[in-house]
Amino acid sequence: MFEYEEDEDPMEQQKQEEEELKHHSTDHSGSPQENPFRFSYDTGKRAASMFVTPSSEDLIAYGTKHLLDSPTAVQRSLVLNATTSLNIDCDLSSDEDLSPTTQRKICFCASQNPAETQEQGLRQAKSTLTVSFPYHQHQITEDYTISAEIIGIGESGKVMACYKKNTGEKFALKVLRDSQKARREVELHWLTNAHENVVSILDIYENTFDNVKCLLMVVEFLEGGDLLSQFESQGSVPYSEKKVGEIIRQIGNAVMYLHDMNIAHRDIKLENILCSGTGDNCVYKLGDYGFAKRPERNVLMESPCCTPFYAPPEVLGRERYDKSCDMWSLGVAMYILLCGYPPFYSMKGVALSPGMRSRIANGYYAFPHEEWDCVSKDTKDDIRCLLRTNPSDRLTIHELMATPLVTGEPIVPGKHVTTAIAIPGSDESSESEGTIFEGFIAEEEEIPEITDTVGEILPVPKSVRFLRDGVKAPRLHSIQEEVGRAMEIMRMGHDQVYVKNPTSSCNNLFARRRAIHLSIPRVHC
Ligand SMILES: Nc1ncnc2c1ncn2[C@@H]1O[C@H](COP(=O)(O)OP(=O)(O)OP(=O)(O)O)[C@@H](O)[C@H]1O
Repeated sequence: MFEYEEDEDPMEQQKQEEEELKHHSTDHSGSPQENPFRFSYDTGKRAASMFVTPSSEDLIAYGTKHLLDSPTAVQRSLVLNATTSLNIDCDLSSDEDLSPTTQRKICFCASQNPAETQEQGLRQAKSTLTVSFPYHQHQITEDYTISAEIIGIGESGKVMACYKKNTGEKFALKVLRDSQKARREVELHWLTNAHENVVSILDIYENTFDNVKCLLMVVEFLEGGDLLSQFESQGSVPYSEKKVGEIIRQIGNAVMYLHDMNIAHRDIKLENILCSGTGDNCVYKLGDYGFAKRPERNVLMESPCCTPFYAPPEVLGRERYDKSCDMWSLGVAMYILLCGYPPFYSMKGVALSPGMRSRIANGYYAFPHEEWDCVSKDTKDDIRCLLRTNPSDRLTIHELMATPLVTGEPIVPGKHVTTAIAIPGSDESSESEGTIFEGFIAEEEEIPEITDTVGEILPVPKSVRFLRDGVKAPRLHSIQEEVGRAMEIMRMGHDQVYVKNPTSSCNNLFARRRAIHLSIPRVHC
């Protein structure tokens, strides 16, 4: 029941989606009342744009707030709101968290409403998909007022604010165009949303707008927004180890819950960690299950995904990989929070340059003095153990959760290291695999003579290049367009390549090669 069928051909699927979306984006005939969500084509990206202006009666008279104060209550509420008719072996009145098994049972429930049950049965018979989360079929606007306020924008569209009509409570609404991928996202999120560090789902709707079937997911609204925005809004100033330990403890708990259910999130990044607030008591929650996957028995996941900054080598190499992909991403997230820039990036402003790809594949990254000398050796070792190139050598989530950083045991603070480079095997770099250069950041252009303080040549291939110490990393948000493009290519699972126009490309490497090999005049960018 919970096994997935093979994905449809993603190229074919995307082509179809694009055709349909183009069609719908030019069809503006539907009145706002008929179609509160309009899909539009915006710089080649799919986006759900709101054009309904809530009527005055819809602008909520904020009444008694019915706060669902625990994931269990949220879960129970959803179950009671949406469905239940099969006898399930659980006590919904108890305050205990629902076990994954119970959740699964609940997911199988059919609707209490016989008409809906019949309808759902028909839907299931027609569909090749296994639908195992409860959802409403009536219009979402009967229960919620959709606001024009945009909470966030992601790859799959906009996340909007909505208000529950009978309570006035604010929630976040994610609109997904119905597809196998969207159903998997909703289903895996639903399966795990009882965890306190996973964004809770309140309601799911299947509604059709202008003949486009959509899944609408109403989730709890996290006032603190996403962790990347929060981190950047305070100037990307590195967080203390204590704070990073707390974040990893909470998100690690969620990841452990997923991994124990044999689900990999596959898109862990700061943008997908949501914060309840901005203060010390902030609760961190994992959201966006757009790439989550549960492998079939004994089958490792194969489709490439993840944002390049966070992408592990085996993903880039299109090799098989599994939950250890999440461990790599956690290592990248830890690294960024502790210093303010990612371990792997291209200085040329492209998301996935050949140099960056090669450094990821080889595990070449640096712990520059300025930000890393004050970080404890234990924490740097944790990062090394997470950023190992061989997935089976990486820490598991259970091992990460037992580290002093996460348990809160005292850690020996970092101290300034005077040597410019720590060579593999030395105390500061006990990593057997990958090479960690203290004080240097990798770059594509320079080929400095790299020696350690005692004059030994480091075991680094000549092709690996480094940044001069002190050169600042690019801002995380500054290369969004290229990141988006690279993500699309990686997620397609195809060798589809975005080819820039050779006569106008501003890629310096290409310009040089073109000038040298083809005698084509260099384009000045
Ligand atoms: N429940 C929420 N509360 C507050 N903000 C939210 C919530 N859900 C999403 N957001 C904001 O919206 C942004 C995009 O959301 P989300 O990641 O779910 O969309 P997406 O289209 O799947 O994005 P992507 O795939 O690019 O990561 C988040 O980074 C966050 O800033």
